[in-house]
Amino acid sequence: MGDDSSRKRKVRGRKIRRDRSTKEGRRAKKELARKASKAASKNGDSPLSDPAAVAPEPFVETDAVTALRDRITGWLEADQPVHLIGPTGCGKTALALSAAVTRGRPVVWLNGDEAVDTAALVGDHAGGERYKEDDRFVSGVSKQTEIVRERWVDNPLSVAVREGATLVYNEFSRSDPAAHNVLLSVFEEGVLERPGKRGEDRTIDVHPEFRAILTSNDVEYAGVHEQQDALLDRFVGVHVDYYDAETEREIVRAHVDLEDEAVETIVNTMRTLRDDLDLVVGTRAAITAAKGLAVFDAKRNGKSETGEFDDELLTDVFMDVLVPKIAGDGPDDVSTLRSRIAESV
Ligand SMILES: Nc1ncnc2c1ncn2[C@@H]1O[C@H](COP(=O)(O)OP(=O)(O)OP(=O)(O)O)[C@@H](O)[C@H]1O
Repeated sequence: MGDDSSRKRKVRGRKIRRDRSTKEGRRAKKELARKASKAASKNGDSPLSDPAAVAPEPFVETDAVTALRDRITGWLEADQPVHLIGPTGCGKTALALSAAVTRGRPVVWLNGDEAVDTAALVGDHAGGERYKEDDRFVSGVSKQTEIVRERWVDNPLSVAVREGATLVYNEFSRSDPAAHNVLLSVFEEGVLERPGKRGEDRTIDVHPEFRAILTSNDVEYAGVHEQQDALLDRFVGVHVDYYDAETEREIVRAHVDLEDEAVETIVNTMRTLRDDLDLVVGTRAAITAAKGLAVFDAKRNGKSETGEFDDELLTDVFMDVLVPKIAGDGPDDVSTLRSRIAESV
């Protein structure tokens, strides 16, 4: 991604919100919506979300961002599931959601982890429903029968394929590959098998509008669980790398209320650290550092949004942001990290 590609930019939503309370209010609302949808799926209610409810906010669109999103939506239009692969914190999730929203179909969100098995994807029996039937044979003589009916609850994949939703499966490589066997027939034959389900409706025909976007961290994709080749072959892989400097500045600016010069200092420092350190330093690190600096700098100088930061403050803040990445290493590594950050700053 070159710097040229970001010259024309537009920002979805408001670019910089100076009013912190509005911002916090919106964030709180979004968090509530997330929790609500999580709670809904736990209760066996629909995991379908309205695209507007999952739109990443704020979402910065530079030429670089738009080009990548167009690649994703283009492949989806060509009826290909897309696998986004890239380093931590480079913007895969934001891109995947934005592409899903662009399609305008309902969105189903899934997060990969060790606990995801076939039942978590497809559905399960959720205990029995008991009810009593009361037969009155003749007056004065009655027979009560207790009937237990099995209740099946569809999980996100079943709902998504039936309703023609866009499935966003985040960090899918964290789940056990065996759980993904059911995906093969979805992409190969257009049929989803529900292994635990009894009866004639054991399979679901995949809706023609069903599409899937999967994301993987590039290191984990190779290292955590090796997913089966037969499945990976069904996806096109779109490699996502860190954005160009201008796009990263726009992203940080959209998340934090700071002057342009301050944002530039933070993003430059972050990009230098990315080159200098053997650590994954994603755009998220710059956003976090900027949020911290906005507070600490205001406390130290009695005002925020200045363009220049004290070197020691900048070092302290980046140290706090990056030290969790070496957690577990010895104190020597911690002090080496500190001196390397100080040098880069
Ligand atoms: N186009 C964008 N506009 C606004 N913010 C963005 C954009 N792209 C990324 N971000 C922000 O950058 C941070 C990292 O992005 P995101 O979570 O999408 O990365 P990721 O690659 O999915 O990370 P991980 O691998 O850790 O899940 C988030 O705070 C996100 O809001």
